[in-house]
Amino acid sequence: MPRPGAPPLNGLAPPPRRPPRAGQSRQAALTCSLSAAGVRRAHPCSHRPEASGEGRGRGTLRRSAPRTPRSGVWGVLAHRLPGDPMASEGLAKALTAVLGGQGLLVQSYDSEPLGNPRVPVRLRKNVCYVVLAVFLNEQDEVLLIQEAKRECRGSWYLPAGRMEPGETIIEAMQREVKEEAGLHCEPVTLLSVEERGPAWIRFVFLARPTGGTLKTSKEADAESLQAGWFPRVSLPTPLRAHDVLHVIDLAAQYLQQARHPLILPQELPCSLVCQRLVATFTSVQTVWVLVGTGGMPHLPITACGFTSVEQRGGIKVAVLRLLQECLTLHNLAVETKGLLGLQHLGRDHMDGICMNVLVAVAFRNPGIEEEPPKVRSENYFWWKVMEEDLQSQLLQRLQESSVVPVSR
Ligand SMILES: C[C@@](O)(CCOP(=O)(O)OP(=O)(O)O)CC(=O)O
Repeated sequence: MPRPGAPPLNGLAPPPRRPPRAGQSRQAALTCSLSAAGVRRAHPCSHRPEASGEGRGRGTLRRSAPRTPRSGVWGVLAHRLPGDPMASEGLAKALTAVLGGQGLLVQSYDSEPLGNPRVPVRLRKNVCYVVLAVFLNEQDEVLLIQEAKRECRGSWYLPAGRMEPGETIIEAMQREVKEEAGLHCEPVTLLSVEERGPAWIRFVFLARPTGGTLKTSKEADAESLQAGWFPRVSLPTPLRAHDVLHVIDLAAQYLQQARHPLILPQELPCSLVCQRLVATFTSVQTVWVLVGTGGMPHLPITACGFTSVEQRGGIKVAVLRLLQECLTLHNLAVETKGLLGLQHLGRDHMDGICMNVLVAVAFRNPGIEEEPPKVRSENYFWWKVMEEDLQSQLLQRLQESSVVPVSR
């Protein structure tokens, strides 16, 4: 339930703790016009650090829709288009960084909710972020805390809690574990991200203790009554909620066989909840990646909206909105595989989050389509990844879904 008395920000009601489930997605068009001078886009994209690079390109900047540049319209970009080694090198660097779980500065958005002013997110005002930690010891026991809150007093749960303004995601997780279980800890990896639209996001970590002493019932306080280690196969009852069972299984599976590389939030500022897309098309061991043309060619970013439609539809609505702006989706299947990484700062009122998401675009009737679907917007093009190592990394991540799952 929304925190009593939390004032709505810009008409946005404070987010419920766990808003209702999904609904429809929404069509939204991005208007982006080229200036009369033809050399700079009206699009807010200015500098794109991720595509600034030098040296020989490692890919071809391929346009699957023939471009008919008007005279002078592409002045600045003309030298950045197909075959330009600098842009290709910059894209390869950006893709390498994102595949490695690193972050890239967010300085503008390729797609934004139509009609909605760009409202910076404010923790505990229009977004609620929750952290939750899973600890499994060598005896296959899981760390649980006994809740002290009136509404769930005496029930057992994983150490969890809502983030507070000014802290990073990892600091929040460490604070909640110390408050509720008495232990110092460090994160091992993100295990999953749960979302009910951009207003409620929960970060689930696999973590390990680094010190402190387990909280006993003698130390009961408002945060928790006590903490304890319990065999994973016979947990105490009652549980506060059964959603933790899946999360505990995820942790056990990860420790048996890591499904994805270790992925941890990167501390980079962002003012909105947004997603950087690694939107791919694969054909016969070849991979194309959708690229934005605003400024330097870059991995496109879509900003999440806070309308009830976007809340109900979940963060995938923003992904579909961007893709609808450049592709004809009715004959395409779009699958968000999961997270390659995420970035958030928390300090300096920068409460936004940028999730680097791996998306697979395919024809619904996979015939022998060797070429990516036609791009019907000059704001995007398909970049064919030629560099073998990068190509095999992408194919492996796609084929094995080697990403942090995002669930609703
Ligand atoms: C279970 C959760 O609500 C996590 C929040 O747990 P708490 O209710 O303990 O929150 P804090 O008071 O901030 O510690 C997850 C959810 O359903 O929102």
